[in-house]
Amino acid sequence: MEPLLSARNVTVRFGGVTAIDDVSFEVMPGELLGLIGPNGAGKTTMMRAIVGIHRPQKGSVSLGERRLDSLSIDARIRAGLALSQQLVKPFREIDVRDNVALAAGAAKTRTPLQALVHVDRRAERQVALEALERVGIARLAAQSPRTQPLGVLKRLEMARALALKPRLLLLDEPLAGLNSKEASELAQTIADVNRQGMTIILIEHNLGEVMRICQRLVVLDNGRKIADGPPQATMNDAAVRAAYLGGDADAAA
Ligand SMILES: Nc1ncnc2c1ncn2[C@@H]1O[C@H](COP(=O)(O)OP(=O)(O)OP(=O)(O)O)[C@@H](O)[C@H]1O
Repeated sequence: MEPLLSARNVTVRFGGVTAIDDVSFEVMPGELLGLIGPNGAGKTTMMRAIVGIHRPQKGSVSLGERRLDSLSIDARIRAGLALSQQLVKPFREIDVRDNVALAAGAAKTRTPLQALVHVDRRAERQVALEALERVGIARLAAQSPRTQPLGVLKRLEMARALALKPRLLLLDEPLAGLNSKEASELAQTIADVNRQGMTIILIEHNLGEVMRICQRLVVLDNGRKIADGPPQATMNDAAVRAAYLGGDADAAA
């Protein structure tokens, strides 16, 4: 099977800081891959390099056969990427369903204004409802986001990404800020969305949930890839334990 996403020798520098240092990894179709590592490891930078927010100084990123390197963010989204970010910022003046319908419209249009004009289209509202069902909040379709707790807003953010009908969904710390019950429920929803066929890269600090739902882990530390493999074996790896304990390999062993 060919990988859906390939990152090859990606290097991203910010002035003197090398945030990503010659990192390569692949994501297979249908996989739920955890991209983990301690604070400052480079996870968000890697995600942004895939989506095109950061332009790597070296290396390349491909989606299927297609090289993404010269494409704009918009073109990468049209090619099949969707990113759900840490900050949840719905439009508070319109209901939950229309927030998702806007995203569905944006997949077909080139500007937010055109997407707004599109929002009353039945097809997009239907796509929105399906996306809300997939993340378990279809019952809240007519509610205002203003009154919803963070757990619901996170699902809304995921529904907006799913409404783009991506080939690859990138989730940046979706469980951050949730209590353990909410985090475990949202992790289960992520696993369900994956089981229905969505390929996902999950950046997450909640290692318990990552271990529970991911099929494979890629671990970054100081911008370098230090491990890539099945969750249990990867977390038992001496280099990974040392990275999480602050570099004291003996203490980690
Ligand atoms: N726009 C930027 N300008 C300068 N340095 C940056 C920028 N973005 C990230 N960095 C640096 O790059 C390194 C990697 O940061 P990044 O946010 O990718 O790590 P992370 O693994 O996502 O961390 P966290 O888990 O804390 O969110 C850090 O040293 C960070 O300070």
